[in-house]
Amino acid sequence: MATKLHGGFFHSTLRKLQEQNVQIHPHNLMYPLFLVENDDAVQPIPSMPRISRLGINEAKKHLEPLVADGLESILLFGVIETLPKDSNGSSADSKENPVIRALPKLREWFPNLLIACDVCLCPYTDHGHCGIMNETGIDNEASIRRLADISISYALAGAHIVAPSDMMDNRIGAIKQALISHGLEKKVSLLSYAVKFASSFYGPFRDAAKSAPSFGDRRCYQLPSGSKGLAARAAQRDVEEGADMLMVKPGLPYLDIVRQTKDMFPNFPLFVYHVSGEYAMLHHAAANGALNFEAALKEVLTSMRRAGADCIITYYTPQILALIKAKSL
Ligand SMILES: NCc1[nH]cc(CCC(=O)O)c1CC(=O)O
Ligand SMILES: [Zn+2]
Ligand SMILES: [Zn+2]
Repeated sequence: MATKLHGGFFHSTLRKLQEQNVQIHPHNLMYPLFLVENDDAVQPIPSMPRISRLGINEAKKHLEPLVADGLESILLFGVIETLPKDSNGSSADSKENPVIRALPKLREWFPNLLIACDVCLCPYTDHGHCGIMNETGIDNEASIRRLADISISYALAGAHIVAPSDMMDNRIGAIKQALISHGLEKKVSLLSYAVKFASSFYGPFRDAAKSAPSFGDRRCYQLPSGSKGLAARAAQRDVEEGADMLMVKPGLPYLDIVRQTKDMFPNFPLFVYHVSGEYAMLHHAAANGALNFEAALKEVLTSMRRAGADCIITYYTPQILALIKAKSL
């Protein structure tokens, strides 16, 4: 008799009871936005169909209906076109940086919205790498000092969450210490891209953020895709250095790592980044009739929750909020 399972899930309510912690509520979603300098810009991103870089005025218009539909959190990326790129990534925290300028406005317009900022140097350095370089390569110490300064600037401008995606060693400790010494440790949460793999699925993003490295690649600081052990050590290290929340990135190809990280740190909120390449893959497969968009999207989200993710960072957030509103998720 113990092998007869169907008695447990023949009714939709019984089925829901079998799905522990896989439901999607608005607080399980974080929506990435690309902000540019020109306040009225709408710049479609060819490699990410239906996603545009936005100026702050357009971002407001874009977010209003989403917030009305229940959007609870966003992740901001700055993209610069006329501001200078240099070896120090000076534009990351200059007064004209689109994220720095947007933060006070977003806080005022959307007082309940949780606002995270990606912290990295690659959109702002002339070489497009995620750290400061010296003659021999990445200067780790100079990089983490700079990343801590940038984090403080975003925090002071109004970010609730700073999320360093650079992958330099010990940046979590440096940023946490900086937050504490500025008295910000109770006002700003530190979300570590703790387990970020070197991935071909970031291709469309580098286009969107104009952050592709001008030489070499990111394999000396992002994790090798087969490295389960390094993934565990990276998460452990970031927890010890003071991360408040953890992330695994990309999503679908790394769900085993999501599960591993959740099992290691069940008491830390875990984020998974459904990255640009995953976004594009689903879009193109559905657009070409290979699969049903809505069904496939739901299955992706369920798989991420089942693997242990508490929050999914996804460019599909508007479509998902619409599904929730229509009670079809
Ligand atoms: N540090 C930059 C950064 N921050 C987030 C992403 C990827 C996001 C996506 O692909 O959607 C990347 C790309 C990279 O590391 O090259
Ligand atoms: Zn970077
Ligand atoms: Zn980044």
